[in-house]
Amino acid sequence: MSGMSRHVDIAIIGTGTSGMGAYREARKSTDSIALIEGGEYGTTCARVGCMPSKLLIAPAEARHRAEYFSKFGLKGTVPDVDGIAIMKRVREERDRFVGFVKEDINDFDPKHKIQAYAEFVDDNTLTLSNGDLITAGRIIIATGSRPNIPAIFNEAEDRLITNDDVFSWQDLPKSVAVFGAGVIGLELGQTLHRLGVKVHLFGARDAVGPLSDPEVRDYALKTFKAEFPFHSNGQVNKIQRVETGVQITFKATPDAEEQTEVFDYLLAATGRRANVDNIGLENTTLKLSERGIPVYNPLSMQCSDSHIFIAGDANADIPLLHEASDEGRLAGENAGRYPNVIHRSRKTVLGVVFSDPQIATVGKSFNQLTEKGIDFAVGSVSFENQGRSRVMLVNKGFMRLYGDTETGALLGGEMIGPSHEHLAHLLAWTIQMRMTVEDILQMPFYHPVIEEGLRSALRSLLQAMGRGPQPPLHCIDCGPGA
Ligand SMILES: Cc1cc2nc3c(=O)[nH]c(=O)nc-3n(C[C@H](O)[C@H](O)[C@H](O)COP(=O)(O)OP(=O)(O)OC[C@H]3O[C@@H](n4cnc5c(N)ncnc54)[C@H](O)[C@@H]3O)c2cc1C
Ligand SMILES: NC(=O)c1ccc[n+]([C@@H]2O[C@H](COP(=O)([O-])OP(=O)(O)OC[C@H]3O[C@@H](n4cnc5c(N)ncnc54)[C@H](O)[C@@H]3O)[C@@H](O)[C@H]2O)c1
Repeated sequence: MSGMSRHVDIAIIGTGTSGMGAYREARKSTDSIALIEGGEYGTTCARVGCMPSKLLIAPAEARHRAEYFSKFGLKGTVPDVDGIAIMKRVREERDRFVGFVKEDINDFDPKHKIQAYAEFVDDNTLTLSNGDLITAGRIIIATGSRPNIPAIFNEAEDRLITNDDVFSWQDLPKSVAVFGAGVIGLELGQTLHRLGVKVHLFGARDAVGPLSDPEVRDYALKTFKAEFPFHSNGQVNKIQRVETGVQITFKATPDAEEQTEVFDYLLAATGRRANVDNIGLENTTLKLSERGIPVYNPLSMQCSDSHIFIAGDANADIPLLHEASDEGRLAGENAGRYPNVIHRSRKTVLGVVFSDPQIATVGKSFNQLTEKGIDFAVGSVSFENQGRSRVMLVNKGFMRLYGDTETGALLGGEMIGPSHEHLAHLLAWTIQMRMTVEDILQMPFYHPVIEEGLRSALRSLLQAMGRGPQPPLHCIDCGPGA
């Protein structure tokens, strides 16, 4: 197939969140751009990621709260689940979000947009699936990621699904075996369970979400296992497509009896793989890491000292929406400036899992600090007796914060608990401002609020760093139950 050949200043492969950010920045330096998209417009986040998953979680949480009504002394029954209505809202709202993205793309200059898959022929040349050839002075790889599917899952045949399938359902299924207790598996597994779907969550090596702190992980394992069948360290012996669905033969723990269960679907949530193995990188002179990702500088997004940049999930570094957006803009800016590439500081790392209780990680993780041999102190708090959390009957949680013994600075934290999407933001902001734990404790804390739990963890950290008094056990001047 021979097609047209065209030269541009900047070619961007992928029109997801990072590609769109890159485009907006690149546009400031040139009108000679090719913005290439092989799949559907609309972004992973809006189509099959962040937004539809949160849309499915919302009714599950609302219904779950109703299960607590009787504990408050409220009479009434837990509402029935109307799977068709729930999925209709998920699809409609998702389409609304996707519509906003498409409106943005509609406003992009038509002469810049190309719908085709791109592959490198050499460092400056891309071949397109429509037969055309693009040569470019600078190239941005913003190709995102796709679900990683272990070969054994193919035994589930047509009953193997991923997040790409879930949000197009017309109705909720009766049962789902969720594989992978990472972020996606936890969010979707717990949600489906709460919507009345029979769920078994199959994990590996007792991993749970992004947690690396063994104490927080143990708390999370205990909490989720108390709610639904979660085989965090089981052994799956066979996966088989049977007439009624997919049959899983497994041991719930290595010493348990083998058992079989049949599910409507097997949902693979076993990590994501960067879309860089299928874009002809072998035809370039780019240096690749052991994982096959081009070696790049996260402060500039530049691959080695080349004219090629990589942003978003494609670099497999911090595969989150706000990072994809920041990285895309930086890649676009630097592609425009090349060869005068500049560095920009990155934000404090912040991750939230929208499970219930929510899991959050901020700053340096327990593993990072331990592996680097950094001398750090740990403060902690349980939310089980935290005043406001108990009032609201959301008193499940455990937070561990890490501080620099030498400087007194807050370094990071791992946590599970109520309203932790908000507490994690406060922590990330203070870390980014390089505040010491003592400084943070000078900030106002209202009463009675869940933030008072955070204050207890900070006080415990201050003491662990040898920088403060023993935290008051029952801080009556903080208000009852603080
Ligand atoms: C179920 C789920 C839930 C999530 N929830 C959250 C959340 O709550 N919060 C959060 O921060 N993050 C969340 N994420 C992660 C977030 O969605 C991603 O980090 C983000 O969307 C990545 O953006 P991107 O631009 O790198 O990739 P994408 O948006 O996937 O864009 C990449 C684009 O490149 C195109 N492409 C690929 N290869 C080629 C090629 N060879 N030629 C041309 N085009 C190509 C693709 O078709 C795609 O459109 C979630 C992800 C999933 C899957
Ligand atoms: N709330 C959010 O911000 C959010 C939500 C969803 C996804 N995401 C992003 O998407 C990325 C991908 O999510 P994910 O959950 O697919 O990946 P993940 O890396 O978070 O988790 C994958 C899990 O699968 C397990 N696993 C691997 N092979 C397995 C097997 N054969 N059987 C059982 N378990 C197995 C791993 O041990 C790991 O715990 C996340 O890292 C995150 O960046 C973010």
